[in-house]
Amino acid sequence: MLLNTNSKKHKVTVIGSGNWGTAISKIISENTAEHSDIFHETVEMWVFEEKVEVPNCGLHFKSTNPLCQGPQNLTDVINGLHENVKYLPDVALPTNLHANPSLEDAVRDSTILIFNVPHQFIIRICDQLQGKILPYARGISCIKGVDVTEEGVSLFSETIGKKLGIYCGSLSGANIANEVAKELWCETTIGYDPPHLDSKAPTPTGGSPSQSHVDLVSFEHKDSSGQYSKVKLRPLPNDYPPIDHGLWKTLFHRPYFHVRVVNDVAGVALGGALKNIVAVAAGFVDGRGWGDNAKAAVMRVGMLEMVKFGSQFFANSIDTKTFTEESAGVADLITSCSGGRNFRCAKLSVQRGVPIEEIEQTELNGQKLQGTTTAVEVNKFLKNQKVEKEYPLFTAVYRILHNEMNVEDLPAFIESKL
Ligand SMILES: NC(=O)C1=CN([C@@H]2O[C@H](COP(=O)(O)OP(=O)(O)OC[C@H]3O[C@@H](n4cnc5c(N)ncnc54)[C@H](O)[C@@H]3O)[C@@H](O)[C@H]2O)C=CC1
Ligand SMILES: O=C(CO)COP(=O)(O)O
Repeated sequence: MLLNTNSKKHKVTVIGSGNWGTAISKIISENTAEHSDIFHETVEMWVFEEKVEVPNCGLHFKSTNPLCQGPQNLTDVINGLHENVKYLPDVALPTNLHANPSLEDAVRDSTILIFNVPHQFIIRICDQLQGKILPYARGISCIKGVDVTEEGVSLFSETIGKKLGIYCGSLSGANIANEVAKELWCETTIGYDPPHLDSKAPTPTGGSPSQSHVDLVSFEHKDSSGQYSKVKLRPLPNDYPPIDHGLWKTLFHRPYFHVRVVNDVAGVALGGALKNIVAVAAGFVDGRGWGDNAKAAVMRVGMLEMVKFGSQFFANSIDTKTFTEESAGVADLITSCSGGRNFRCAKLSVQRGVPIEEIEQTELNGQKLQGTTTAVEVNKFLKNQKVEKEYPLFTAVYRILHNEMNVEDLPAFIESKL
């Protein structure tokens, strides 16, 4: 329990309102209400605005209510009904959660930014956020994916941090959103290892390094290449409660959502991204009718490739024990290969003999798969590095998705390469 002796409270914004974005917003809103000495009670949730019909509107309102008059803005529905009828139906949301269609307005004055959108949208969102956020804000990325560019591979926690000039950690775990939203017990992992003040850096003009109006201050930071480099960050003003492991636990931990906070930001972020490729493979073999033993084989090889990828490309920044010991690793792999969307859609695509994109369109009502795009992005990176053959399972998923290989060929393909 944190006791706040500081005069200012943190304002929290969640950027994203899909299946997981809404479930995380619910958790956070419950906690800001319980810890209103540390946080502003109202949580802003940025919503990518769209029109929706309220199902069974007459059960909630009189039929003359404007929300029952045809398609409505999703934000109006969430704020009026306290339910995200499209992405998290049948779950009551706290009344202190405010859906906001304006990105700029949603992040205004927020010291804490939670990024929770499908990974393909985050770069454009960061571009829109530049210059609009508090320069001393801190972030957590709940996004499961990797950022592959010409320069290489990086984690979205890093990309967000670099693009916005803030420090950003990561959250990931065995967290199927619909189960979490129903308050069924689970665990999660938060990775947060903020840069330390560079003791050799000159004290900036304008006062102590912890005042908000001072210049950027030099911090020492271990980046994903494992190098200690200097980053310039705006320090959090002294009058806010410090943003540390304890604060993240206060913001996220619930009786049904148990949080462990570790320093390994890269391990947490990478585990969440790579297990989605494995979940697609698990769906393929289950769809083929091979059952639980085949799925377990895919998980075993998948975990080996996750550990290898982490050791090979994030050698000095990652603790591969995160994959085997934390919810963000092995537990997420198991749940995702049992009932995640990537697993379910890959399975249906094999059973029905149609492309997985078609299943995504028809079965997910606007929700997005991350494993299919991550398989393509990781494959591009592995080809660039000339190590595709060292990752037979990741490669097989890519090839099956592109009709370059059949599911039948997967066992021999994996065996021959290991
Ligand atoms: N759903 C789950 O069970 C879990 C998801 N995650 C991760 O959380 C992240 C977010 O996933 P979800 O919240 O489930 O999203 P989702 O899969 O429900 O995606 C739909 C969201 O994308 C938004 N969207 C659609 N087009 C957009 C655009 N052009 N620009 C911006 N937003 C747009 C929609 O408005 C909606 O909010 C993903 O990386 C996912 O892997 C992590 C743990 C659990
Ligand atoms: O990440 C998840 C569970 O932890 C959800 O995975 P899916 O996106 O495959 O549903």
